[in-house]
Amino acid sequence: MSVHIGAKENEIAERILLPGDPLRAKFIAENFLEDAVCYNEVRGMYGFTGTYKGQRVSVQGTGMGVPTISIYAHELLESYGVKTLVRVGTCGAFHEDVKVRDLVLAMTSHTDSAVNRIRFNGLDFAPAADFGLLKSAYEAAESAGMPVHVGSVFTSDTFYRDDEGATAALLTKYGTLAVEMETTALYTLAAKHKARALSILTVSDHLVTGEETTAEERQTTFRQMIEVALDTVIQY
Ligand SMILES: O=P(O)(O)O[C@H]1O[C@H](CO)[C@@H](O)[C@H]1O
Ligand SMILES: O=c1cc[nH]c(=O)[nH]1
Repeated sequence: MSVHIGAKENEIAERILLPGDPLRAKFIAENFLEDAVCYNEVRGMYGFTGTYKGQRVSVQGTGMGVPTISIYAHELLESYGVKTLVRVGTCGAFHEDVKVRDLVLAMTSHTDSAVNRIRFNGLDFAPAADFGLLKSAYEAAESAGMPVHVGSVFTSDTFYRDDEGATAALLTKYGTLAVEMETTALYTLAAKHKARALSILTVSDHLVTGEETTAEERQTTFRQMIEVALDTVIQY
């Protein structure tokens, strides 16, 4: 057991999917994994281990934001020896080429979180995706016929901003694709532990055009993203 995860040693697979929403973890376990067993209910942050195409895979909710994903990623890496971590999340699109329901693969992430400045004594660390995972996910998305974009995202500590789109406009000018709230922490902690990480995100809304998805559309795209993530993770 670790502080926030109630699993015993060996109950968590070396490969894991990480949705922000714990109920999404339950949905993935019930709909995509075989013989899934729940290993964590601490704080309602569900975690399950099962198999996908014969390979052992876990899925763990992380909560929203850098502090909460940092806790779960740290404990998974440090206490359970997890080696391959794939975030399956949602994001808000910035870039005009990115549409709602498209897939975004985060090659790197900018952030307004101070965690890495604190960690690196003021230096600006550049968190990066694992190239193998990124390549495999891109190929899986293309072969599934999904619109997919690869580039930088913005990991923000703030969901509700007061700047009337100024940050989004500036980051878009510099090619940023979308905003979400966890990738910087995931990539940094994976680097620290010599593990692989990737964030695969579906676009839930467009922050410039105001376009949104219906619940039904979100569900379909979400299913496709999970298949891409699982087909990617079992290769490692
Ligand atoms: O859908 P998830 O994985 O939670 O990701 C996005 O959604 C949450 C905000 O609604 C943040 O966690 C953001 O990163
Ligand atoms: O606008 C959005 C949508 C999803 N996730 C975010 O962090 N922001």
